[in-house]
Formats: sequence, structure tokens, C-alpha cells
Amino acid sequence: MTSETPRALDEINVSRETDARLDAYAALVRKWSRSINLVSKNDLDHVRERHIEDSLQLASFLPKNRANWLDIGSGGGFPGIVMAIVAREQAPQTRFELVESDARKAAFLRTVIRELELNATVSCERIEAMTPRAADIMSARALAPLDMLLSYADRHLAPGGTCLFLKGKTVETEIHVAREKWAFDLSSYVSRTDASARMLSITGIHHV
Ligand SMILES: C[S@@+](CC[C@H](N)C(=O)[O-])C[C@H]1O[C@@H](n2cnc3c(N)ncnc32)[C@H](O)[C@@H]1O
Repeated sequence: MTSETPRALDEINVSRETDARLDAYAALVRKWSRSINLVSKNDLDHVRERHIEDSLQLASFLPKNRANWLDIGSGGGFPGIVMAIVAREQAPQTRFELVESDARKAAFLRTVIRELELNATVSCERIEAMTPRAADIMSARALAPLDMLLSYADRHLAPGGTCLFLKGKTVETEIHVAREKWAFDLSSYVSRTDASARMLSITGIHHV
């Protein structure tokens, strides 16, 4: 097993305007969930606590300078839309691309981007089929095991770029398996929404 000592994540404060946008986004998730499956039925009354707060943990990694942020397997927009909402005020020079292969979810994401006036686009494609993006930051939540995410990063991350992955309780095993194929620098952070989950920040990815 791997033994990176997880650290604590910084507390995130958002303005009243950003908070209102996050609430408007949660309302859109609930509305569209009547026809498409964006979050589980059990989570519909807890979108803010279970999905938005979890995604918000990446906000302290918003870049200070102009940057391209690639969120893959975005689904209903976690964490990509949440980051684009925070960035609208805190890092407006950051441009987001959300990759989602399901056409109905991609249509939902485009609606949110339009209604909340976000600096983001949606690519309705499979990540494996896309031309390399040279992203400064790549994020993913609940998409694939770490070794697969690193193969996507190897293709789509710019040199010196950073991956931010929200991972559940299998994280230690996933890190162990990934280390058989990949060398990388890892910082691990304890999730504020679930003590057994981790936020991973990964740089310097290359094949072993
Ligand atoms: C389990 S959901 C997670 C969605 C979101 N990230 C979240 O945390 O709620 C995974 C999403 O990734 C999309 N997806 C799965 N494989 C993909 C691929 N290879 N390329 C692009 N999107 C993919 C699916 O359509 C689905 O919406």
C-alpha cells in the first residue's frame, strides 16, 4: 500500500454572488433530473452538500494566471461547472472545457454555461477520441480508475500541468496499481465531505 500522508484542504469562501450562482446551478440540476439522470434520486435534495461542496474542494487550485482547465467525464458538471462558477469571479482568465460523451448531459451543461454566463465550452466526445489538448489542469470525479485517468492525462496535459482527481475509498489501491505503470508526484488531501475520500493533486506524469 502507498503511504502518502494526506493533508488538510484549505477552507473555501465564496462571495454572495457566487453562492447565488451555485444555488441557481443546483436548481437547474434538480429541474433537469426529472428527465435525465444527473445525480441519483437520493441525492436530489442534497445536491449542494453531496456534489457542489465536494467539487468546491478544488477551488484553492484555481490558477492565478491565464490557463486551460479540462474537466473529463463531467456528467452533470461536477467538478467542472462548479469550478467555472467560482472562477467567474476568482480566476476569470481560466477557460474551461468540459468533456461529456452523453449528448443529453452535454446539452444540460451548455444550458448551464449559457444561463450562468460561464467561460466554458462543452465537447460531446469520448476523451479517448479527442486530439491532445495541452491542458494546464485536468480534473475528474467518479470517471475511471487512477491508472486510466493518468493515461488520459499523459495525452491531454501540457508539460508542467496538474491533475486534480476526487477519489473515493479505493484510492490507496488505485494509487498502488497506477504506480506499476506510471511515475508521478502526488499530494493527497483528506476530503472535507467524506473522511475516507481523497483529493489527489498529481504532476510529473511519465511511463515507468
Ligand atoms: C459516473 S459519471 C460522473 C459525472 C460527474 N463527474 C460527477 O462526479 O457527478 C461519469 C460521466 O462520464 C461520462 N463518460 C464516461 N466515459 C467517458 C469517456 N470515455 N469520455 C467522455 N465522457 C465519459 C459519462 O457519460 C458520465 O456522465
